Amino acid sequence: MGEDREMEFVDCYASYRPRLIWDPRVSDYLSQAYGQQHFAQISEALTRPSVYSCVRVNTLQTTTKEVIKQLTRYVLQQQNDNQSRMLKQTEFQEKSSEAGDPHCAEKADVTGTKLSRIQVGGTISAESTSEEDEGSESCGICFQHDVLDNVVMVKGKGPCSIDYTTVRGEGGVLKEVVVSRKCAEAVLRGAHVFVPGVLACSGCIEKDELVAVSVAMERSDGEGGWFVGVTRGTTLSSEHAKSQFNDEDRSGWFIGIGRAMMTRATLFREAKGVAVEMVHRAYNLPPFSGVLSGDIFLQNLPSVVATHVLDPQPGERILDMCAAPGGKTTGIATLMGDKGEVIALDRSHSKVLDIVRLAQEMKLTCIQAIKMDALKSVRVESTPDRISQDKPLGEVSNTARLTEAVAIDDIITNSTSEEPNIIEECSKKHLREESAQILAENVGGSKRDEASTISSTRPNSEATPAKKFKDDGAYASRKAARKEARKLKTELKKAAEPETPYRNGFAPQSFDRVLLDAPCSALGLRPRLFAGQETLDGLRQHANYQRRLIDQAVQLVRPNGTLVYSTCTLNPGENEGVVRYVLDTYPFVSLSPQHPQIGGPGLVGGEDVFDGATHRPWLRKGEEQLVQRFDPVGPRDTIGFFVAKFSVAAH
Ligand SMILES: C[S@@+](CC[C@H](N)C(=O)[O-])C[C@H]1O[C@@H](n2cnc3c(N)ncnc32)[C@H](O)[C@@H]1O
Repeated sequence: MGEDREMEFVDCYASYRPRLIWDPRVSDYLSQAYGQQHFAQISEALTRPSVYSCVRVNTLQTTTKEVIKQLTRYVLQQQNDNQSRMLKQTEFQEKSSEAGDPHCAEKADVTGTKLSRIQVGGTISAESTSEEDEGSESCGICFQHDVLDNVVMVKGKGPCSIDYTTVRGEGGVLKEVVVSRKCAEAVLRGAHVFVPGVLACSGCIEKDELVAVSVAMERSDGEGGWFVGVTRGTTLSSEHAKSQFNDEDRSGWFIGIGRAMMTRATLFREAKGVAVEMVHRAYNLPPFSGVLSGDIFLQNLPSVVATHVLDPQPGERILDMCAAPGGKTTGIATLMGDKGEVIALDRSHSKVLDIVRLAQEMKLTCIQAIKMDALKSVRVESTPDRISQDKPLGEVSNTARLTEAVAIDDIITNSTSEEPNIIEECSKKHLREESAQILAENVGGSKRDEASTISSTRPNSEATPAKKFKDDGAYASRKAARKEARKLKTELKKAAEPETPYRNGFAPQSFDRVLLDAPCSALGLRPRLFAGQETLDGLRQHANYQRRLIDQAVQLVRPNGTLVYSTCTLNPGENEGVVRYVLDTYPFVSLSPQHPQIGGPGLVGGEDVFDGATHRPWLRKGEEQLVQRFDPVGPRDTIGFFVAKFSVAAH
């Protein structure tokens, strides 16, 4: 019986073989645009991460050579750490087997002999995993990009075929953890599994035990919608799980093996933390979070190319219309030597704060991040550029203090039940004082009144509703503390926001260069495990939105200035379709050659929309070489991306 199960299990779960699901009409449309075979290759490539991580160097703080040196050391360290994890695991299995678990004995044997036999790129690698060998393999793992000298490429491994027989439990049944799609996509990029990403797991999982990690994928509800069906906390042997999963559906959706960092019970009780530390991954890429902070920025290669294509010069005035989280903004500022003015817009307040944080981390001072709807970025009335001259935007002290206050609030919001004191202390002492101070010191007269309102909500104040606090002034409940914290956070955000400059937008023709890295359907992003949610209607809506954004962008470029338009989608309607729209609508705008030219040509032709009633054209013959398209199937192994560069003549 056990033998049979094992065979079945090895057949079903031997490798990562995901199938990307599309809305059928979108699939037809893209098949027509790219050709059936090419689209099938694109679909396959999208499910994998690139094996290259691309790191942009902050050349104002360090050098490419130094980054290569540091990253090589880091990658080696990562490999050693992985090896230690494997050893630790082997020891754990051995201990379990000594304790008399026959299945663990089998596992220990398998683990001990097979962990180094991971298939790499389809061939069995050498058994040797000695430090020396790992070291020599690492030489050349980090290297300078062949065209862009401010870019370091770090080569990972994949696809790796993983031997899941090491994670069998009693009776040959797989010990496993099922994670959400978003979590799986992060794991494929090098992350561990964090608690919120876990949806289901086997009935009995102990700390330190090896588990297979798979993804709970969307499935059709038969009425044009999609559902996952697995709720957090599901036990895999339960009736609910059996009705949601069947082995055939899940074949190919296993993304690696990890070590459980907590028992099953703890895993579903906790709100945060690492749930499973990945030991083997279908794609082995080093994580970069927190590595060489401020000196490097992990960025997709085409995004770096887009900032180079913009060709920003020191002293110029540049607008980045849809800027958060600020990858391209900071790239632009760095290319300008931090000299000039880079105005970065985003419509989301919290995302604007992300830009500010990134600029501070990279020590860039020429960036002004502003919360603004780019659809309203052209000034309509003859109002002055700045509303408030005495309160310049991005006043560091103000922003830094807001960041601090928001961080305190985040501690409160994210703290676990074991940390009630943190909640109370933070809420009572810091957050309240911080809020009152920010309000009182940093904002104008009308907001001072708000400051006193907040101060007057102190626990001991007479105005305080009795039930919110205990007699000693502490919050009566966790819920009350959180509610208060959220309220304060909103008020703090509003109050610490500087007087909005450019409230009425920017004067027409007031920028040397404009970058519109437009919000899009993001169909080029990798790894992508599901694409069913994107409909033809949705794609058209994105294109319409981009047309409205680019209408604004064209008006903001000075005569003989430059406009760069980019997206991370494969949808020609959002790429070539928008370029056609610009060329046909604005006779003074023309396509410019790009440098560097790393991607391939654009698509000539068009699409029939609204069931053939309207034809939306793309590029005309001769124009295709003036844009660049990054193809996930191409030799550069990048995300799908599109860049067009326009020159705006006097008009
Ligand atoms: C593709 S992302 C930009 C990525 C960014 N350029 C980078 O490289 O880091 C698009 C951004 O546009 C923002 N956005 C969407 N609509 C907007 C609008 N009307 N005005 C300003 N920002 C907008 C979104 O909040 C999102 O952060």
